[in-house]
Amino acid sequence: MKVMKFGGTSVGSTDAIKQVVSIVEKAAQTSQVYVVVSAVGGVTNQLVSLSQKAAIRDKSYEEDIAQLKTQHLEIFEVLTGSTTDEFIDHIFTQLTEVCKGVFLLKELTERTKDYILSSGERLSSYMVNAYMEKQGLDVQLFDAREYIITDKKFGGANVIWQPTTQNFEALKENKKQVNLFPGFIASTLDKETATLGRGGSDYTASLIANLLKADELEIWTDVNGLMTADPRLVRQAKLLEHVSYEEALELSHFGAKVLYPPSIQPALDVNIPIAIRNTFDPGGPQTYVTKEWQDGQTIIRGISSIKDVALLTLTGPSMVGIPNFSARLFKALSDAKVNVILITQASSEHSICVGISQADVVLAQQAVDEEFHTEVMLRKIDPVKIETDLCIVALVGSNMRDHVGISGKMFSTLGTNGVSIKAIAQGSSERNISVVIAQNHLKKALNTLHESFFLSELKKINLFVVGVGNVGKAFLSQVRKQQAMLAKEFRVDIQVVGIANSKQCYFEEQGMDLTKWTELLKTGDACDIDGFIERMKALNLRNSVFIDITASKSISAVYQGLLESSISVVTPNKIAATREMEKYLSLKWATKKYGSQFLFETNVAAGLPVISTMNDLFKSGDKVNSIQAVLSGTLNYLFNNYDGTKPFSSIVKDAKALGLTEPDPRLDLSGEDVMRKLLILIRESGRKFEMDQIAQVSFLPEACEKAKDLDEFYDLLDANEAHFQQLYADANAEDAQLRVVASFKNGEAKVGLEKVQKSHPFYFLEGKDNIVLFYTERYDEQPLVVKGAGAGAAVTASGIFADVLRIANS
Ligand SMILES: NC(=O)C1=CN([C@@H]2O[C@H](COP(=O)(O)OP(=O)(O)OC[C@H]3O[C@@H](n4cnc5c(N)ncnc54)[C@H](O)[C@@H]3O)[C@@H](O)[C@H]2O)C=CC1
Ligand SMILES: N[C@@H](CC=O)C(=O)O
Repeated sequence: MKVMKFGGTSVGSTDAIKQVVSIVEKAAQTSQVYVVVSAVGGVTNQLVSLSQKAAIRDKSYEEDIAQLKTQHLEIFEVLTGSTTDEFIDHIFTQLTEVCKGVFLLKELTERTKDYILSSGERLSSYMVNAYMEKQGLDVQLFDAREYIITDKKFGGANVIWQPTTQNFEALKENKKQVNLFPGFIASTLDKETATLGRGGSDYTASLIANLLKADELEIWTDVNGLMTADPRLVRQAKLLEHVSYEEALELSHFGAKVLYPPSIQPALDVNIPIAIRNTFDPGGPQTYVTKEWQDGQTIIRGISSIKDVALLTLTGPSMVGIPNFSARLFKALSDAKVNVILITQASSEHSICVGISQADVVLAQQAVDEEFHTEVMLRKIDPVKIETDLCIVALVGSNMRDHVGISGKMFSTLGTNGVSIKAIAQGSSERNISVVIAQNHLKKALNTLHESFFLSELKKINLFVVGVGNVGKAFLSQVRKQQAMLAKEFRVDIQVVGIANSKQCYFEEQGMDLTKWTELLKTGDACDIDGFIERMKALNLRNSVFIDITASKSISAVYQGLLESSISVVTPNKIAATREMEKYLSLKWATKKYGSQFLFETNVAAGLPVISTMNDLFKSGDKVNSIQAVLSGTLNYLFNNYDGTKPFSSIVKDAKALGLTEPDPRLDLSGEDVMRKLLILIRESGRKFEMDQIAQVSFLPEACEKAKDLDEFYDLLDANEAHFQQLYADANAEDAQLRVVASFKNGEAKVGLEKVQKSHPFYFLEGKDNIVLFYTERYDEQPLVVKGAGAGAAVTASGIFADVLRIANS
């Protein structure tokens, strides 16, 4: 025999009721079944509301009753074809009379309320029975009030087992194939209607399963079972196929509305397995709950959450060592009917902190203020402190207690996403580690923890890209091409959530279709960098990475704030890393303090691994003694291609068209871009250095350096063509190549044009090549050499991409 309980959504419409009946019919073919139904979805809440209205003499309760009656008659008509029904009329007449009494007396007792609420289950079970009869099922409807006997704790009455057991004994002889009970309702010894409180229908079903020794209890609802996290907040949440009762208890306590575990205790007491099943997907997967169960492998079974929490903290030196202090606090809260969800107290006993529902804040504050009024007056303790807009997130799993490092992983996962923890609690059972955090971080926290603890899932990286010019376009194209492969092979889901040019921005929380980003951006909103950051922060997505692919100073100014908000920054823009040393250090400090990353590999030689190589040398204990490098793709291209046959200016224009130059090529030609790169290398080698410590001799005629704009600059290059021809001729005469060389040795840095002979490694540099020679303590005779294309959209974009993947893999 099995017991099947159908919740409010399962009987919430005629289609749903038909589905229920077909499920029951099928089950009844192979075994006798006991069916328990809740009230039609939403009806219990409506009954609560209309009874409260009656109690405050709000006459609109009458309309609510009329509307409820219409709702039930409409369902009944579709199920049976009949537009009227005596029993339904009778229930609504009783309901109207009782509510009228409440209205007149302006009083709603728990007892009366229970009677009013019982209408919901009485109506639903009656209608389901009528339809079952019409379908020809061998069914009998029972009034649960004649079988389940309780004490007089109306609103949440306790079953009195002896008479209840006796009543059910008689049912053991019952041979009907389908036996239907309204859930939730019972009666007292003197036949007053009572209800079983929260999870009441589950309790009815569980009780029947216990008393009639059922083989199985099925709880039918509108989802397939318990999930690893709230699926409304975590898209990757998975169904849990089997959980222990303890785990179900922990998971359900924190927000999962699928099951109220105390209500299934009677079935578990006699080891009856419980299946949570979906009425609308009867053949689909389900969750089994059994008393003792462990898969022996999974450490974390689920991540549960509870919203709208407040923290109440009492602090004061006088609390130390006073034994009855906590007792008084909890008694005051209990007397005020405030439920305590979480408790933490440090061993110093200097403060105690409890989590309560935000709805109880006023009551709680009043109760605690009253209780500790004298101590606060005498300044023995501080006035109670209340923090609101919080939530609780808890890792749940029976195997946790045998594993070290779970809480460490939890805290660091949250920390690197900028989620600060306000309170922590872990029970001695170690089945649950709970943290209290700000509610606006809930979604991010759940998702990032889910990714971290359910390793087979994808890790999502959310990109926010500002600057979609030459390099930006190439970057978006590379991401688009690699997205599917990275997800499949490396379990990294890279999504571009926001993009901006200097006028507009476009956002899509789940990530945009990168085949259409240009059109999408055109449909975006007008926004500046502040607007972009505001929207990015409001989304508050986990693993957010800000990517600056502009050359803008104002964009680089936002990095500090982002890093301090635990948002990582990736950029080819060199401005931030070359500002005053103090500012550069401040960015580095922010990454350490807030767990973010600031990656700018492309600052020095586009996609070449120059900075990462330096970092590896530095971290592994090597010391860079000197650097010699050719660091400008543009200048290399110019001197590789200029032979006096075409004007120098036209080669500069070619370099710009090829995407090698800075947005303003004067930065390349003046040597400033190379100085910036050398400065970054020196700083990354662990030294404090400023731009003005680099000696630089420009190869440009002075007039060109003074050009007001780019057009004038090109004109001046043409006017000084003879100068460039002379430079070329001098080098050619010596069979040498012209290179702008950056060097650092003995604490001195310089940048300047040199004639490089064939014997030098800088002579044979093709096209836009860069080369860097590191002389270190370990590479003292032969330098460590990094060489290759050092400019261009594709290679720069791939360097940015590599930085993003470094973050994804960290
Ligand atoms: N081209 C190359 O080989 C390399 C370039 N870089 C760096 O990459 C960055 C981008 O270079 P390119 O793409 O070549 O330049 P670009 O001029 O083609 O693109 C920059 C884009 O940023 C946009 N922009 C400027 N201010 C903005 C703002 N406030 N908000 C939004 N967008 C803004 C511009 O409208 C432009 O579309 C520069 O910092 C450059 O130094 C670094 C290494 C190599
Ligand atoms: N303009 C630079 C490329 C970016 O750093 C160069 O030519 O090397």
